[in-house]
Amino acid sequence: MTPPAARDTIAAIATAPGAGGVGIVRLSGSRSREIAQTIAARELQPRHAHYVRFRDDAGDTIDDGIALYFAAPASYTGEDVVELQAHGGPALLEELLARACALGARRARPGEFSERAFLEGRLDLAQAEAVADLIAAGDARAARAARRALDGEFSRRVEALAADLLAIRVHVEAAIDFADEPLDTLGGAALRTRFAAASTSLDDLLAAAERGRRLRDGLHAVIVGPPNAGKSSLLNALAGSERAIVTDIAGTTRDLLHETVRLDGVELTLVDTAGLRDGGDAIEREGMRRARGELTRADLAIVVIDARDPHIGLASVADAIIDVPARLFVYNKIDLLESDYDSPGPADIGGENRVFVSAQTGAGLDALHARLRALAQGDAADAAEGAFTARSRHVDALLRAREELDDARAQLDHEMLDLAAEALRQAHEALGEITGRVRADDLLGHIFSSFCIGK
Ligand SMILES: Nc1nc2c(c(=O)[nH]1)N(C=O)[C@@H](CNc1ccc(C(=O)N[C@@H](CCC(=O)O)C(=O)O)cc1)CN2
Ligand SMILES: Nc1nc2c(ncn2[C@@H]2O[C@H](COP(=O)(O)OP(=O)(O)OP(=O)(O)O)[C@@H](O)[C@H]2O)c(=O)[nH]1
Ligand SMILES: [Mg+2]
Repeated sequence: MTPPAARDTIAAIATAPGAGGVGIVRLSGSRSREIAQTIAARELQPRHAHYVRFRDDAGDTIDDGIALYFAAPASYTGEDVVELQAHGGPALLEELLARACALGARRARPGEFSERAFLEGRLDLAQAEAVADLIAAGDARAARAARRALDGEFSRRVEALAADLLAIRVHVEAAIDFADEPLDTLGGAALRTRFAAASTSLDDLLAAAERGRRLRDGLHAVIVGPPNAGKSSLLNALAGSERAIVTDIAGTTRDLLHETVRLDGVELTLVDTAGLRDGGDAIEREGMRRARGELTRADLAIVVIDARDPHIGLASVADAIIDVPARLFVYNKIDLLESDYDSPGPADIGGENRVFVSAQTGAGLDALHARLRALAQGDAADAAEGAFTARSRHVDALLRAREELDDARAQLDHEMLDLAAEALRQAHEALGEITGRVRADDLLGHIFSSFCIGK
């Protein structure tokens, strides 16, 4: 960790680019106060809103505004921070920033204020990421969930689990010193109970983080089906614009086409894909390969089939969607049906999870909207349960912890304590990557303080 004194003073326009009512130039670092006092031509008291004139090097007024000084460590970054709150004009804010830099500040890199808050221990890594997620949140639900992550709800659960794993590691490391005795005489039963509890917590946390990842990124829905079923037509109908090329030639779509749509303030990503079938030319086969790859990341498969003969080409689709968590079957082209489409009889694919539409006439699209909204809001219930946002990075770390923990359990069953200890260490480290806080010396401290090794 870089000691605060070795860090330079950074400055940036903290408000959004473009014109606004008010714009803020923010400084952080040991020279912030001195630089701001030169610009404001007066002394600044901590946590006082001073009404001042911001002056250039000749003493001419750049703007009038509010100067706000936060003395370290009581600031967002934990360093000395000053805000120069001016009118929100891009040209004058740039001039104010240039003036701060002429007096010794440096332009901040993206995220550098939050990085300093992390380095100063005011936020952990997951919380710092939550700041970015809060700012980027596309709807109120995602914003609330990011806010909870920023308040440490995710981090606290990770750290509680890390503490459980630490206790288990301490126990196993201690037992290694008595390796000639069977584990059962060394508290093996208690160890297994602890293990089972930690394993359950990890599963719960993994499920919560996966929901959190979906909350952050929105529902990822992939449109699949046989060629010519009307997948691209459906994407266009849902997006409300002619995004994808539609023709009556089977095999029109080859590339993946992503489109973000909002349904009543809930964001979801739709992906159009190449129709799945056997054969096709090299380009079409590459398109199908991409479609299958995209399905591995899908939360929902929207399976588009021709309502006139829903079974056509379904075999190639069925195996591609096997691992997708949810499916919705869209019977398309109902405008071409002669009989009542609500009673498809033997062609009963999808059961409850089916809707009947015409991408061309728009019939049934309201019902499809409602189904998609309900699926996206399946997660909305989480909001009430205190859901938090998470990222793929966190889910990956938890999955690694899951693997290592399973491995450790298997090694323990074989009384291979060294291997179990190593797997536990890896699991513990994977968790530590999430918050960026867990350190090797924590473990040493715990071992020495709770056991009398060498006695
Ligand atoms: N004008 C302004 N508004 C802002 C920010 C900012 O930097 N400036 N923030 C930037 O992201 C967010 C608020 N984050 C902040 C976090 C901590 C402190 C702070 O001074 N903390 C001290 C004092 C706490 C207290 O008085 O209770 C501390 O924690 O010790 C300030 C802003 C949103 N609004
Ligand atoms: N009558 C009718 N025609 C439709 C409907 N939806 C799509 N079509 C037609 O069906 C043909 C294929 O539509 P696309 O949207 O390109 O189908 P696709 O599934 O994307 O096809 P590929 O990209 O080749 O896999 C086009 O001629 C569309 O105009 C519908 O609801 N009713
Ligand atoms: Mg298409």
